Amino acid sequence: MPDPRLRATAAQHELRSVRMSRYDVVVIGAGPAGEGAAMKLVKEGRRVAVVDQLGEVGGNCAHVGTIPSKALRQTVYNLMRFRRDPLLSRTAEIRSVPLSQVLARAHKVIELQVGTHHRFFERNDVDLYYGEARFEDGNTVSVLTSEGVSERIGFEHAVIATGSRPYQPKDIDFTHPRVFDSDKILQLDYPVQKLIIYGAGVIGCEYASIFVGLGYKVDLVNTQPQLLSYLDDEIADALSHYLRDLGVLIRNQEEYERVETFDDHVVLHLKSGKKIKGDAILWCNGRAGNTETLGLDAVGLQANSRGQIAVDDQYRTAVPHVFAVGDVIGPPALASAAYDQGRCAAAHITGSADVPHVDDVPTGIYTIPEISCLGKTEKQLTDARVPYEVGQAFFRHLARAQISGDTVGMLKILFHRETREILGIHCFGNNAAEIVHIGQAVMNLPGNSIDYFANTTFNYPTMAEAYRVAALNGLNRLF
Ligand SMILES: Cc1cc2nc3c(=O)[nH]c(=O)nc-3n(C[C@H](O)[C@H](O)[C@H](O)COP(=O)(O)OP(=O)(O)OC[C@H]3O[C@@H](n4cnc5c(N)ncnc54)[C@H](O)[C@@H]3O)c2cc1C
Ligand SMILES: NC(=O)c1ccc[n+]([C@@H]2O[C@H](COP(=O)([O-])OP(=O)(O)OC[C@H]3O[C@@H](n4cnc5c(N)ncnc54)[C@H](O)[C@@H]3O)[C@@H](O)[C@H]2O)c1
Repeated sequence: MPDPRLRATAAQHELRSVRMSRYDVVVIGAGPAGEGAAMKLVKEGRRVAVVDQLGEVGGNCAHVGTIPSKALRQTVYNLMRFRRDPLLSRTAEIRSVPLSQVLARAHKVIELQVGTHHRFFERNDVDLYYGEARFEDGNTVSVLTSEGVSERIGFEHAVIATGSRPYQPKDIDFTHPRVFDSDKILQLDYPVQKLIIYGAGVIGCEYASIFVGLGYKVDLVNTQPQLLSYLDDEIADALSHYLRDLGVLIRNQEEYERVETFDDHVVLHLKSGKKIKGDAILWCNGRAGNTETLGLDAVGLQANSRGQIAVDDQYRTAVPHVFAVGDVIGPPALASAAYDQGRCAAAHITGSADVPHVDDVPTGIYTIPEISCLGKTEKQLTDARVPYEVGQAFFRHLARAQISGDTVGMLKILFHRETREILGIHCFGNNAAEIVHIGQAVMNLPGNSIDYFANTTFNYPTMAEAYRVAALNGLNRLF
């Protein structure tokens, strides 16, 4: 694969002969952020070009990030349920399913998702260009394919939605067949007994659940003193407990010194002096924005040391007609937020300004068990001296959870003991990422109050009943 920078330099010589097309807006990146921006722009009558170097739409989200990891997780979850069911496990003994088979299902989902999103662009007359986009000047982008520059696009506004990629420390050989990052892991094609996962952020924890569920031994190396410390303490503790229960060995507050690679194994050397041997290592410690090859200087912009671009509350960069959205601007770095950021930027480009800035994004972590949270944690409320009360519902007491067998989990509602306003919702257990949205809807109502859940009749049996149980539990604590 030629160095894209060399490709760009060679190609720029041919620019005079290349066709120039003009658009109101060029969107660079066809992931959720770029799609959100492009769809809002065309709906408001703008002529839009979208450029992506992957050769298809969907972004890293559909091809290597959210979608494959969630499809894999679902298969593993189904497998774990199947193993747990005494009726089924008597008729069939499934010890483990080869990763290639598990991945086949993920690839099918990717195909379906890409097809769906492609039709969105097609039906809305968005022009798609496949190749690497690079700014030539403040109003022109060139699209580079492996054959050289194929198009030049003139624009009034640009939206940078180029996403992110795994951060790779320079001293680790990611070309080695036993060293993976979260993009490359989808190509794992040999049997693994023991996997070392370095980095216990969301990606590390999710993949730890997936691989332990597939029957691998997993060592999860965390650089922090506890898992996902921004979560409510009770939820973070529950995650550690259940990951350990599944068989994950969590090693907190450790940092790598070096990774030694061999033909058939790897050894991770830690600064604490420990050595961990595994069949392979999955590195998931942080991400970097995709900006190096964009030619940002040509448009008057600069990225920070993590490749991220600074924006204001309209997603406008330091250059007023250029916007940036999605992972390339840094946290929260979620597909959910990226799409809405794209729509918000587009609304400021067209002047409709009818999409709010993206705040209060819920956390949805697809570990096993799943976690989802919104609003304040107990620690934040205590530190701010807010007089709050807690209402809890344990899944093991709910009829629906007993029927489905998903009895691990809880819902916790934090509410103001005087105003009864709901301040935080914290859930773990099956479907937590769905369950949290019931609370989110009520929190966003003008009359946000825990009384809604005590005084509203819910279907029975449902997991939503957890809200009623938690509300009554919390209200009973008031005096
Ligand atoms: C393993 C994993 C699991 C995840 N799970 C979740 C989850 O469950 N929920 C969630 O909300 N988020 C999740 N995320 C995060 C989510 O995938 C990202 O937040 C989301 O993809 C960001 O969207 P984006 O549009 O900003 O960028 P991307 O999806 O990264 O898309 C950017 C696109 O820009 C293109 N591009 C880059 N540079 C150029 C260039 N110079 N020219 C042309 N094209 C270019 C890329 O090819 C890519 O297609 C996960 C991420 C990972 C890695
Ligand atoms: N279910 C979900 O919502 C979901 C699932 C997977 C990933 N994601 C998103 O993907 C992102 C990446 O997750 P992660 O687990 O890899 O890491 P992370 O963002 O939790 O970071 C892990 C560690 O790496 C450091 N780091 C991050 N970027 C760095 C860089 N460029 N250089 C040096 N250090 C860096 C961080 O400071 C942190 O200490 C998260 O922001 C998350 O929002 C979300």
